[in-house]
Amino acid sequence: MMKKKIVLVGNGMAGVSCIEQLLKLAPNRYEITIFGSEPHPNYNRILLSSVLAGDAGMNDIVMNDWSWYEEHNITLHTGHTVTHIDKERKTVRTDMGITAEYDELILATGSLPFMLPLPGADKEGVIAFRDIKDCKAMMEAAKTYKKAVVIGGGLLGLEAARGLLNLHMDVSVVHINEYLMNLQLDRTASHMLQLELEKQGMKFLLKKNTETILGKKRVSGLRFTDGSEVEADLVVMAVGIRPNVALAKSSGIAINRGIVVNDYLETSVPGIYSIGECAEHRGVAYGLVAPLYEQGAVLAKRLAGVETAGYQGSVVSTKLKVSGVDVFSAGEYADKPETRAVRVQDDFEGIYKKVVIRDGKIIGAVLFGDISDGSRLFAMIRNGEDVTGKEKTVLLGESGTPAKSGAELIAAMSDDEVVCGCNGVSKGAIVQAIQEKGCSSVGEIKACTKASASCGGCKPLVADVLTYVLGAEGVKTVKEGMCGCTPLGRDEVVESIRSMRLTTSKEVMNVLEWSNPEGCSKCRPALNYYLGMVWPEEHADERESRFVNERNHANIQKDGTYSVVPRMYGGVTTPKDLKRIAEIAEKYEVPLVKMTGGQRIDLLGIKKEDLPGMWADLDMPSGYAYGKSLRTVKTCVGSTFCRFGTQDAMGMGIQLEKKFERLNTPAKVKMAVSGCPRNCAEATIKDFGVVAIDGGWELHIGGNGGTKLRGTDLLCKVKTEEEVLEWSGAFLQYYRETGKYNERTAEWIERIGLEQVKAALAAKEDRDALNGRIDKTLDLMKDPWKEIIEQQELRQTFVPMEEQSAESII
Ligand SMILES: Cc1cc2nc3c(=O)[nH]c(=O)nc-3n(C[C@H](O)[C@H](O)[C@H](O)COP(=O)(O)OP(=O)(O)OC[C@H]3O[C@@H](n4cnc5c(N)ncnc54)[C@H](O)[C@@H]3O)c2cc1C
Ligand SMILES: NC(=O)c1ccc[n+]([C@@H]2O[C@H](COP(=O)([O-])OP(=O)(O)OC[C@H]3O[C@@H](n4cnc5c(N)ncnc54)[C@H](O)[C@@H]3O)[C@@H](O)[C@H]2O)c1
Ligand code: SF4
Ligand code: FES
Repeated sequence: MMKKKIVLVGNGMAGVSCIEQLLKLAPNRYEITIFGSEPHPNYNRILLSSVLAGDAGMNDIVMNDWSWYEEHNITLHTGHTVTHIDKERKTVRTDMGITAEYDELILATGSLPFMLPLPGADKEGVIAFRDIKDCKAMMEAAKTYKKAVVIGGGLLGLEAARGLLNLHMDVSVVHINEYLMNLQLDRTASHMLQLELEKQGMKFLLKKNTETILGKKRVSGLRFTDGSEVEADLVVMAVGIRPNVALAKSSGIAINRGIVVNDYLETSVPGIYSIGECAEHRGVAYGLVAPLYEQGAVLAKRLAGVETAGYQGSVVSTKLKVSGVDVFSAGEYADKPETRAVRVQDDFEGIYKKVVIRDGKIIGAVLFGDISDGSRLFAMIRNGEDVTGKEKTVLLGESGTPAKSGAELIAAMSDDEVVCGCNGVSKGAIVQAIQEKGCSSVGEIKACTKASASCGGCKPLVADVLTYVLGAEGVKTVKEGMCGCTPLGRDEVVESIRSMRLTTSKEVMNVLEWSNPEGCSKCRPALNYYLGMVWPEEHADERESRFVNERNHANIQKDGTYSVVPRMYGGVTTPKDLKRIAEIAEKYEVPLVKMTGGQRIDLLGIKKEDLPGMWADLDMPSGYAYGKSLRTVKTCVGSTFCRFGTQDAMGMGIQLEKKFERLNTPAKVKMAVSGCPRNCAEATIKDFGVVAIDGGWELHIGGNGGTKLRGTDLLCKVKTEEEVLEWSGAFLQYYRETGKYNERTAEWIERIGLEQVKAALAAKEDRDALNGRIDKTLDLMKDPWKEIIEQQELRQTFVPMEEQSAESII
């Protein structure tokens, strides 16, 4: 029997997800042709924000690679825009002159970014943020230009602004409304969000209406209707989207704001369907993926001849993808005369929660700071659950304490509650994947159901479902592929490096069949670390794989200058060193000299080309303030001067710092030594803390004083300074050998458990073996500043900032 022909116009998330569903339901029913204007296979548009922010590489975001189309016998035409539909002959034609016949035609042409029709909007440097091309344009601009202005303080504008900050641009967000994300948040949450983003370095110009884009050929600034101006050499417009209806309109298909469709996604013309952002269903054109996937699923059923009740419309929820900020919004968030709300606000913790109730039903929610209730509340909104008489327990739980999360939350969820909003995956579907398909890791569930494959916001919840079904023991410890280039986890890769004696990243990528032969920004630095850890002698450090700070041995600052922190062992200095630092600060006109939290001196605002000269003049070792290595050993004065001190804290700290300086570790390591249990050096929030007690020392591990405060765990008590050195060496090497790249000791201990660390270090012979390996590595380490001063070719890489590429920064 001749197969029927389906043509999909639009190779984006909505269209391709519908085809995926269709292939599952009716694999052999259709001959499929796909046209896409962009020159890429289907990629995850959501993750462009992560690419811009440097959290993902372009290769990480491909959802269906070229081979997927081939495997499913799909004819794919990328770089082709369909310009004409002949409804009588049932054919489409592209701008490149290709014609294809169809029996069923799906229009999934998405949206176009709305570009404000302002005078000057056509100047160079004025762009949108919608596709790979825009993302690359921003990364390219950041190589040369410094001042970015984003117009629009919505989800897209704020994610663009965060990305541009990461590219070291000076970023201002211009917003027409008086508060940010006014379409998703109330004033309180918006205000908290603004404060948090300001802390991250974002600037805001609120209640500003742009009148003109200034500049000659290239943009130089914006003028507002109130007469004020702001300078800009890059302007990103993020003021909303418009359904892309041009093709439908010119083909005589009924349109309103979007392409009008009924509950079966049928347009006004028989045999032509529409899904995604271009479609308008019951008066709504959506701008988030969850509803588009729901539409795709309904249409796939329809085309496969599977019974469906049709698409009923969607309630949507959003989550801002800016690291360090947790914001969630769902349904109707605004207060109205007919609504009442339950609010919880904790200014100390920076938490705000609000649920909006109408006629006894939750119709909306806004969460800031703690969004763990998001999925539960969203499910209640979608299900129209009646909470009459128990309104307060919705946020506060039965006993007046906040509702529980984790496994308890999962137990309380019904099977059809959605866990992954982006992909419309329910708790029931995940449980089924675990029980029937044997999935036992988040990665496997992702491959099986797509849950967590898009924004990744639901990963913790997916992990909770897994633990709820299998128990902690049943969940695989090696869960995720290291990155999108390989399905192999960290442990498998390290094991292969050992057993196959792989000594370069290229070898690893070839032998272990990386999907992207060049690797990505996630795996390249990780591999370089693992190879150096396993083969300290054989592996030559791959400088180009390191992040910009480690390549330049200085911390890049938001204005593109660097900071220089010389080593100051145990926080102890001398008048001679201080004089030298002062002279150099004057010689190089250092804009800011500051004491760091780690008891040393930071020279800030240094031009890249001045770094080698300054290091030579300082003639002090690098303090590694930029590296994944030992940073500082903070000490108190201890028994040398303090009345309470029982041990020589400074001497102990200096010994530790001298021994472990320059060591490469999975993530940065901070240490501290206190001379008595008063613990003035705050050793119990460090990766390795030493606290003097009567007749010896307590050794503490796994502390962190940063964003996620974690007190240390007590490892053991020892008597002598030699034992402190022995245990610290063994501990550091065990962390080096088992930690994931970028994983601080606090996260590492949470992952592998204190008991495992204790067991690994308990036997003297094991500690000796670990110390043997760390000593071998330490013997090979050289001071990087000195190396650069001495080697002319390395010095030449210190070119002025303008000549650096943004690509090399991510
Ligand atoms: C930076 C960014 C971050 C986002 N983050 C989130 C998020 O966190 N959560 C969320 O839910 N949503 C997010 N979104 C929105 C989400 O990406 C979109 O809702 C989704 O991609 C829309 O899918 P679509 O298939 O309808 O349209 P698109 O993805 O736009 O796909 C349409 C495709 O059709 C092509 N096309 C158009 N006309 C033609 C033609 N005539 N011929 C051939 N091809 C054509 C287009 O070039 C495009 O490739 C984000 C969007 C952006 C830009
Ligand atoms: N995390 C996420 O879920 C996410 C991230 C990015 C994009 N998206 C989606 O992509 C689409 C585009 O996002 P968006 O933020 O551009 O759209 P949006 O419509 O959500 O927000 C646009 C914002 O721009 C403001 N604005 C309008 N005109 C303006 C002007 N002249 N000057 C300054 N500000 C002005 C509006 O007040 C609004 O807050 C949306 O559908 C959004 O949902 C979602
Ligand atoms: S920790 Fe003890 S020894 Fe050190 S400064 Fe404080 S009181 Fe003195
Ligand atoms: S909610 Fe975004 S991937 Fe699951």
